[in-house]
Amino acid sequence: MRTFFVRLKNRTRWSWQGLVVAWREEYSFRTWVWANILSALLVVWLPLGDGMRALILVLGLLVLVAELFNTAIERAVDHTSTDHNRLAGQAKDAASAAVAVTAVAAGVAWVIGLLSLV
Ligand SMILES: Nc1ncnc2c1ncn2[C@@H]1O[C@H](COP(=O)(O)OP(=O)(O)OP(=O)(O)O)[C@@H](O)[C@H]1O
Repeated sequence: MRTFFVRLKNRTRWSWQGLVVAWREEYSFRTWVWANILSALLVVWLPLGDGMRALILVLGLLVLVAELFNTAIERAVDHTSTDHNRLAGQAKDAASAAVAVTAVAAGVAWVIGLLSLV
């Protein structure tokens, strides 16, 4: 049981470190955090259903998750080599596309939510 809590404490610390680095060093991560805060405020303020609120909030958080993976992949690629390489570029492009796809999903949820109010 003690091991479980020690590991939990370590994982929490490492995850926090990851969040702090992404916040400090990734402009796009900070932008998405602010976009999420604005989105959450609007979601609470507008008369949307609970299901739609949950969908928009969860998809917004998924954009942050994708952005964290994007950061991880950028760091791993650059750690291996900063030389120009086709596969390195494709890895970064795919990570960037993951962020774009989740952002589109969040945008679609917002459009459907707003249409439901009309
Ligand atoms: N080592 C490389 N080899 C080939 N292409 C690369 C390499 N590094 C970056 N690129 C290309 O440049 C693009 C942007 O690279 P990178 O993600 O490192 O830039 P960035 O400005 O840090 O991006 P972000 O704004 O997401 O932090 C990549 O998606 C890829 O197309």
